[in-house]
Amino acid sequence: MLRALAGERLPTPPIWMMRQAGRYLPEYRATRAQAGDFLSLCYTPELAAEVTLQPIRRFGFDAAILFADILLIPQALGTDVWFVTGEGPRLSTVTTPAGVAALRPADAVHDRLAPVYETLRILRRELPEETTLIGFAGAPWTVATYMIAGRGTKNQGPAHALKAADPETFAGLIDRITDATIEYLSAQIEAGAEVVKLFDSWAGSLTGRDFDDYALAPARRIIGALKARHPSIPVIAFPREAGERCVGFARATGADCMALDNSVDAAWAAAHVQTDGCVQGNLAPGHMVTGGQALVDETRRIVRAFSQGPHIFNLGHGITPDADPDNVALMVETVRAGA
Ligand SMILES: Cc1c2[nH]c(c1CCC(=O)O)Cc1[nH]c(c(CCC(=O)O)c1C)Cc1[nH]c(c(CCC(=O)O)c1C)Cc1[nH]c(c(C)c1CCC(=O)O)C2
Repeated sequence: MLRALAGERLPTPPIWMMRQAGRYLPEYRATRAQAGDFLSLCYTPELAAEVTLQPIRRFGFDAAILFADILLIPQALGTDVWFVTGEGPRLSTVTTPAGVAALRPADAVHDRLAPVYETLRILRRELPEETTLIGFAGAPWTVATYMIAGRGTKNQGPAHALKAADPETFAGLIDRITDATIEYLSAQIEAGAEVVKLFDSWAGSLTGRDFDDYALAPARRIIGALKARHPSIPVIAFPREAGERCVGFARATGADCMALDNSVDAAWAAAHVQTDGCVQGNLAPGHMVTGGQALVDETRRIVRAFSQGPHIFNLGHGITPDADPDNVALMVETVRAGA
């Protein structure tokens, strides 16, 4: 994994999977039941480490991703966050200058996030030597969409509305999240993360100048600050559904790897994105539900499309709770058998 991130073309791509610890695994559901609820699982280091390790034991992935959530940062900044079963996250909203001013300062996030750092320290002790440990955070735009709306939204309407109506407050919120994210990821690296990934799940709804100002610029500021403090730690950027804006994104932000969603054609991305360095992706997560020959064919097609440069095999987005673990095993076997 680290060799691919450094730009090396490998005979077999390393493989891991977004949301690899999750509800499709019976052992995850058992540990989550023991924790009580999702946030307690995130904040209990022994249990968070346990669910991080489960998919490594079962599938032998080349990387483990810290078990946590992108919404721990809003909570550390002082907003209320809770999860409604079957519906998703809920947050107290931040939409006014006073709301932004009331957020806790960036260097105050560590007290609430200390259990996350402890999870990483446990994982560094318990993971096999060859398994790479990935830390992560949400990108400022994606995190802001939840803080402004107080929940997940289909087209991020409330965040776009605040950006239009009160650009100063909106930009202030983005800045505060950016500052906190730098401190958070830096502390994750100090606790043992060997790679960090920035999830911008809603980047695709930013267009034109907005994409430059709120997807690209914050990523560049975060990556620049991390590289200044931890020059050897690679960064994966995931501006999901950014389409053509993926071209040049790694160069412009300093990212070492572009994670590609499954709306991007692999042959196109090999020609236009992989030319800048490592790429990760981009199998449609639905194949983990449907399996069969289509899964095998599509896996091989992606491996072949990216075989001329550095590539990390992954899904284009997180695996869903209705996925079949046997299909995950088939994907891993297919990648490792060679295309
Ligand atoms: C937007 C977003 C969130 N969280 C995350 C994103 C960005 C990536 C993406 O687009 O999927 C990122 C995330 N969430 C989780 C991880 C852990 C690491 C991993 O395995 O990838 C990571 C990297 C665990 C989780 N985060 C969540 C679960 C399910 C919680 C449960 O056990 O009920 C997991 C395993 C909950 C969550 N967390 C979030 C939502 C909207 C939800 C509810 C939707 C759902 O239930 O799937 C916010």
